Amino acid sequence: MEDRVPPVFVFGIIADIQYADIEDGLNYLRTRKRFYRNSLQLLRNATRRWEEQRVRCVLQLGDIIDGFNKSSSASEQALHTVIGEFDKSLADVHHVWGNHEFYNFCRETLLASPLNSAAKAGSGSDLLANDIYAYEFSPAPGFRFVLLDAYDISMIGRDESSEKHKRSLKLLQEHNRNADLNQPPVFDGLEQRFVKFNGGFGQEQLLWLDEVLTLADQKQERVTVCSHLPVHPYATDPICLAWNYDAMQSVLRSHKSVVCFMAGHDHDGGYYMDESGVHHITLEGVIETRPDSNAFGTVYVYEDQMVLKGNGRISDMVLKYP
Ligand SMILES: Nc1ncnc2c1ncn2[C@@H]1O[C@H](COP(=O)(O)OP(=O)(O)O)[C@@H](O)[C@H]1O
Repeated sequence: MEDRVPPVFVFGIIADIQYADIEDGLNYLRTRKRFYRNSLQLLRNATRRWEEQRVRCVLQLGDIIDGFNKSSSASEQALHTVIGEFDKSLADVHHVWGNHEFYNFCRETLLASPLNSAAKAGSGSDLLANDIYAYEFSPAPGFRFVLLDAYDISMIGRDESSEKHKRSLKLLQEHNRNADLNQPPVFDGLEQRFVKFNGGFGQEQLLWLDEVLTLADQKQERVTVCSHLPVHPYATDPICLAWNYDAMQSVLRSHKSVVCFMAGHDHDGGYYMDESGVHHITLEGVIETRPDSNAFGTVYVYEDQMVLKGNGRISDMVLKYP
């Protein structure tokens, strides 16, 4: 990196911290260990490094605290603890919402909490709508970030009486015959994405994104889009894919400004460069990272490419623009 011109700006990325003040445990399938307390130490390692690297902002890709906090009435305390850790850094942190946000809090509470980071996006950047947590901003001239709400259409985080909840239940039941809708349909393939802990993007959000990207195309900007759920089947296990990933793909593919899509949710991580040259990065989750390792990244943004410097489980990557 030293032999290049200085980057235009630098930002940090991290996903699935899932902090809880509880003993280590296992994932649902009992195939991966989860280090609930140590995730805070790994976050601390990240914020310290980002301070040294003078990152301009951080994208926190969702599931900041674990759903287990809810059962022990520790949600507020856990959130206070992780936000306190982020606050030690001068960088603005932009928070994406994942399923665990909704296990702990309702939408109204989240909107009034430090996890609503839209105000940090600067003047003129508001939420797309009162009940859709999506916003966009320019971190530096020529560059744009878009944060999406992948639980806009979902059963979690939407009131049972709401149209979006009813539509989600109907959609899930059409694709998933299990009594427990968290259990994926038995046969293999992309149908496995139809589980209750996933969600999708409503029409209003897709139209809004299309408008944001049209403007970005005109201004010849480089856009990084992010959501908790991955939207490319080759960048994730299908059980973690957004329900209407295909509709999202159509929007992304029709805009030349899009250079990268970043997501969390699949703790094993993933990467795929699609046929348009857009980089789909699914970040390895902090919660399933051994205490002697790390799971955060620093992205150096240049005029012709981004360079991801990974730490621990996250690999270095050169992300050429399409
Ligand atoms: N394969 C599965 N079959 C049935 N339920 C599952 C399965 N995987 C996860 N779940 C359940 O779905 C919910 C979400 O899973 P969770 O482990 O919280 O996901 P995350 O990876 O986001 O932490 C939990 O209630 C969990 O018990």
